[in-house]
Amino acid sequence: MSAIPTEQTRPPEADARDFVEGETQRPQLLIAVQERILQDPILAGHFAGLPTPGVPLLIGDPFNALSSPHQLRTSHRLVRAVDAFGNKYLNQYIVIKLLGCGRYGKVKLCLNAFDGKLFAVKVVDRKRLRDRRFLNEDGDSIMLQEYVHEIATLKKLHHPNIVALHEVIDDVQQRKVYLVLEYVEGGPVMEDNRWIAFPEELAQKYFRDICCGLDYLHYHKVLHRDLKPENLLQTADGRIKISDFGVSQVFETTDALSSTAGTPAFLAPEACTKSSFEGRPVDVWALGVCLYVFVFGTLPFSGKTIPDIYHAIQHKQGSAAFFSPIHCNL
Ligand SMILES: Nc1ncnc2c1ncn2[C@@H]1O[C@H](COP(=O)(O)OP(=O)(O)OP(=O)(O)O)[C@@H](O)[C@H]1O
Repeated sequence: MSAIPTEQTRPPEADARDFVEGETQRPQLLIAVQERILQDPILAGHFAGLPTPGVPLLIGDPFNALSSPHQLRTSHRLVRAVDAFGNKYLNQYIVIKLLGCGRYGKVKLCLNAFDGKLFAVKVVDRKRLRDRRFLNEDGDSIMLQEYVHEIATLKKLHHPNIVALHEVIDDVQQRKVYLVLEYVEGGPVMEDNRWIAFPEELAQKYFRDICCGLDYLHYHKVLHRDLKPENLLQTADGRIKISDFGVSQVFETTDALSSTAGTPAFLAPEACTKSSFEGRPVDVWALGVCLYVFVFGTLPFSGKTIPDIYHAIQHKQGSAAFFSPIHCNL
């Protein structure tokens, strides 16, 4: 069982420091992991045991699917492994715990054995993608290619208010796509159905962060299409990062859309009725709904059913909170 990349398997652009010659490679990688775990007792609590240099892996060998930690790349090889302590590996990523579940799959907290850094790995189920979004008369493979194209675009986005995508592992055999994302420690700024109004200064600070992130996205011709508090993650130092690009869309010359996506209560009036509408204003409307939720802790337009919500968005003036006095800076 050789874990050392050969000239054929080694990515040409990889940094030579990523590969240590001879049988010392895996122990050196694991030392980084051990150091990281030892520094963080909370993290250590989630491990089945400490990965130890020299302890053999029981199933498979994740380091056979080496990829450089400094590259943005799409790999087509996923190796699952379990070490002697029961720690699970997805390539070089050690699974620590489940962070949450979304419509398209699970998000897991993982530790990169290369550098001891934490990542959120989103496991996207191709079948769910096809069922929910991509099933059309043209056939799913074309649509999935488009999805991969979108991911490739997202990999190029680098902004402090956007969750960074580090790597994509497209596991065709298991019909799963793994998105290795920057880990944002604070999680969603507001949990689903647990909205409490923020002090106005904080709402203002968060709103500014989201505006910066959205402006950057639109400048790079990316529509988010699902802005809502659950998709806004909070860093340890209180900044906001836009996440969840599951229904995002890249546009070329025009941002015209002909189908709705996202969450009904955050939709703009034109998206509720018209068969064609512009994408950027719809994102900006959702941004306004987020600000409303931050300030008042409730939705401006709601209803028991989706048609009720659409009716409220188009015909109502918003809840009474609209008439509450708010600070002029908002
Ligand atoms: N980069 C990240 N850092 C930290 N936690 C994350 C990250 N991405 C997602 N999560 C956590 O995982 C949960 C699920 O995320 P995901 O984006 O899959 O779904 P969602 O936003 O809840 O819903 P959906 O994709 O269905 O709209 C989130 O609520 C969040 O707690």
